[in-house]
Amino acid sequence: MDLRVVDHPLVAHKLTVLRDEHTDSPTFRRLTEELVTLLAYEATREVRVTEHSVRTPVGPATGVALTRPRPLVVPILRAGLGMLEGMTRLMPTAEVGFVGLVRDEQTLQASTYAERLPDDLSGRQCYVLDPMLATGGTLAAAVQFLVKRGANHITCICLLAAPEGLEAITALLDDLHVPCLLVVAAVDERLNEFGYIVPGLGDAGDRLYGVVG
Ligand SMILES: O=P(O)(O)OC[C@H]1O[C@H](OP(=O)(O)OP(=O)(O)O)[C@H](O)[C@@H]1O
Ligand SMILES: O=c1cc[nH]c(=O)[nH]1
Ligand SMILES: [Mg+2]
Repeated sequence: MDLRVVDHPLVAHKLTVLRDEHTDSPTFRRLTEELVTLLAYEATREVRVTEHSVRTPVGPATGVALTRPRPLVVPILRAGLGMLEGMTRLMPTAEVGFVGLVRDEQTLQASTYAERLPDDLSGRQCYVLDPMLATGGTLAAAVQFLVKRGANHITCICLLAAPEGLEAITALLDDLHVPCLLVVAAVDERLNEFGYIVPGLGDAGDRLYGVVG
């Protein structure tokens, strides 16, 4: 798995505000979208394009268009939904599929409660969105859904990752022999005894959707 940590002062600045426990939900949602747009710029460097010609008011020009089949964006519900707008702003013609996963906060095991993906993903570029890569169980389950449907080009975008989660997802992808790019704003120190990223930003889903703050 390739890891790309986006090193940019605007990313670092927005992430700092996001981490701040005093940041309220509306601000948290807006900053998440902005951050995803910046990360998506890096994450889509390898998006496939095909030569495409247009006429400008002055004459013919050769450019590019996104190749078909269109890229698929998959936010992992619930918190990944907060990243969807920021991603589709950059790639409005992408198709969107959904996976709903929730982590049991005692066992830290992820379980699936929703799944709506195209049947055949062979040849599709897939972009998975989840703000937090903690133990890696959730992202691993989502990636496995995609691989089962034939996906062989997967890019994951997370705001924060823990070293433990990176290790777990790298091991899974090595087993599956599927190339994958992971784009993050930062890799934090570790997980705490409750499976939360330290220093992290707390519970991303709760902070996005108003349970706290
Ligand atoms: O790497 P892991 O240890 O699996 O943890 C990360 C997952 O935990 C959070 O979701 P949560 O289960 O809280 O669901 P939510 O998005 O509905 O808040 C987060 O958004 C990730 O999906
Ligand atoms: O730090 C963490 C870990 C899992 N889920 C979150 O929302 N935050
Ligand atoms: Mg949550």
